[in-house]
Amino acid sequence: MTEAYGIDSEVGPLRTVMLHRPGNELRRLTPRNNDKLLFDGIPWVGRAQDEHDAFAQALRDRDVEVLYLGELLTEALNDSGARAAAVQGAIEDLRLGDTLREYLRTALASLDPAALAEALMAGVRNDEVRAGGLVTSLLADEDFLIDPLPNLLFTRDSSVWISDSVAVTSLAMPARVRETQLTELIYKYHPRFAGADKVYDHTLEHVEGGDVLALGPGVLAVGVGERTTPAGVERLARRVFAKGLAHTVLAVPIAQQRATMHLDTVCTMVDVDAVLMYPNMAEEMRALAVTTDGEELHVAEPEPFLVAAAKALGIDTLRRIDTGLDPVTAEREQWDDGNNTLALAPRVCIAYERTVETNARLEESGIEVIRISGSELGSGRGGPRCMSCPVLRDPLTTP
Ligand SMILES: NC(=[NH2+])NCCC[C@H](N)C(=O)O
Repeated sequence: MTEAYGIDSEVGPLRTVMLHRPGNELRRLTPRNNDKLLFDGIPWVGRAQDEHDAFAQALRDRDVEVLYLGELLTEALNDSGARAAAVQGAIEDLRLGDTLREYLRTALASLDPAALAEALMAGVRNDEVRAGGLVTSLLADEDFLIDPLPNLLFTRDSSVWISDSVAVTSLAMPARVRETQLTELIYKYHPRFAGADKVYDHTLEHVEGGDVLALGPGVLAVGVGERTTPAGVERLARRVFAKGLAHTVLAVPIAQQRATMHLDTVCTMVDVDAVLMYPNMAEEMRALAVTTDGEELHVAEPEPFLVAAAKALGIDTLRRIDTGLDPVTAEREQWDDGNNTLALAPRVCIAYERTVETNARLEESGIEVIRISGSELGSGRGGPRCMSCPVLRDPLTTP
């Protein structure tokens, strides 16, 4: 790969990553809206920012270039086409009515790129604008005319690189749908990504990046459950096969629960041939290998995940790092994203410091663990992998 973007594995040396530094969108969370906005608590924003800065620094210390979604968005919004698309996307909500919609169209169009980006990310509250009219009067002051997007923090989900193409995903939860309007703008209008090929877009069947694992060159594992639908994995498989970006897609059914919303909450790779798996689910995980003859999709019978993955990768075994945790400790540490490590290279990963037992077992297995604190960041239920969208990794040399 010669471009400044491209991913062919979960563990190839990480060169460039997109993060989102949490901002004012987190200051919109209240005890009344946090469930709907998919947070399990109300984070202390200043501390969350400190923790996030330390995360970014840990990456830079290992020579990883850190891009910020908010900055890329602001830069993309220098383009007038991007601005028009951004405004239109933000005011489509049927709650607004015509008067308010037209008011917001004019108000947003008059903002400079940075202020527009801020409105798109942090949202707009009814009492922050003097729109007038019936809808304004009937809505409460604290109602949002444009909803805030606190889950932007989890850049993993709203886009994913598959080889040298980018998939803008299609998010399932109403609170997150608008995030992909923003990633779409970045990939369409930011000069850095001019010419990047697109393999998926936000109008298609639901696929979330947290479900997509690049197990190795040509092999994807895609979780199917709360977020990525069966039709989503089928559409993604068709698209990646048509572009020759992969030869096998493993569809991996996962339990439909909040704790296990994405495949990467229960399984991440830490070496070219090793995965860290949530022990309470590891035995039961199955995969259906999907391949193609160029015309039809072929779907194999379900097999144990590790068996199907090794076959697809053409290796003897995919090792599971056995953390040996008792079921209660395992459940607690999985909830705290202990299984959501971000690999910086084979056998080097970033993890939250609080998942003490899992991290210790990883180290005993020869994996270097760079610990970051995530007491506030974790309240959105996402760890280092969820909070990062790798843009460039060095290609893997065969193990
Ligand atoms: N890749 C991940 N596991 N992302 C976690 C996303 C968490 C986010 N609050 C949500 O519910 O959508």
